[in-house]
Amino acid sequence: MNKIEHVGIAVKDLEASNLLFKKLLGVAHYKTEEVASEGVKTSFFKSGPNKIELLEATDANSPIAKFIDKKGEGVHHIAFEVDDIEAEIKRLGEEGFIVLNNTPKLGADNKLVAFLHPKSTNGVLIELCQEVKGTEETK
Ligand SMILES: CC[C@H](C(=O)O)C(=O)SCCNC(=O)CCNC(=O)[C@H](O)C(C)(C)COP(=O)(O)OP(=O)(O)OC[C@H]1O[C@@H](n2cnc3c(N)ncnc32)[C@H](O)[C@@H]1OP(=O)(O)O
Ligand SMILES: [Co+2]
Repeated sequence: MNKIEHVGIAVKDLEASNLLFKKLLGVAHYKTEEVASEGVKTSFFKSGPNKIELLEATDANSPIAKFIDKKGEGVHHIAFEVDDIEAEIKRLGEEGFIVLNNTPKLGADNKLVAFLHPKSTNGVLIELCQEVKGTEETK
């Protein structure tokens, strides 16, 4: 685990939250991206070396929709940058963490991603992110 790659925040209205976080951070989002496989549309902000990911559900079965129904808007996950996501999945599984997808999937912002169930991580949904080789967009 190299560093926190981004903090994911579940929001009901991405456009409204883009304006709110632009006021908060003093900088506009640098991209928006829909990830249909996750039923989300996202926007990304850079704040110094850190990144914030805002997520709005695009369908009722989205993890974000379920999260907001249950807990309201708020911090949804913490993502860590890893160099080798397959090795980390293997290591964390062997350490007893519940890996939600043993095969990395394509996430937003040019990343391969995997998730650890919050019940195995003191209640915090953890995302692993590995840069898709050959893309430098978000260094
Ligand atoms: C990939 C694009 C983008 C990127 O960065 O690239 C993203 O970050 S996409 C983010 C959205 N996708 C995901 O979150 C995928 C992983 N999440 C899941 O598979 C589910 O959300 C899961 C398994 C964590 C929970 O799904 P489930 O259907 O089991 O929902 P429940 O409401 O029944 O939850 C069970 C239990 O877990 C607690 N929970 C749920 N979500 C979270 C959370 N984000 N943080 C902490 N805890 C969470 C929920 O409260 C339930 O606890 P309980 O004590 O049983 O009430
Ligand atoms: Co994320």
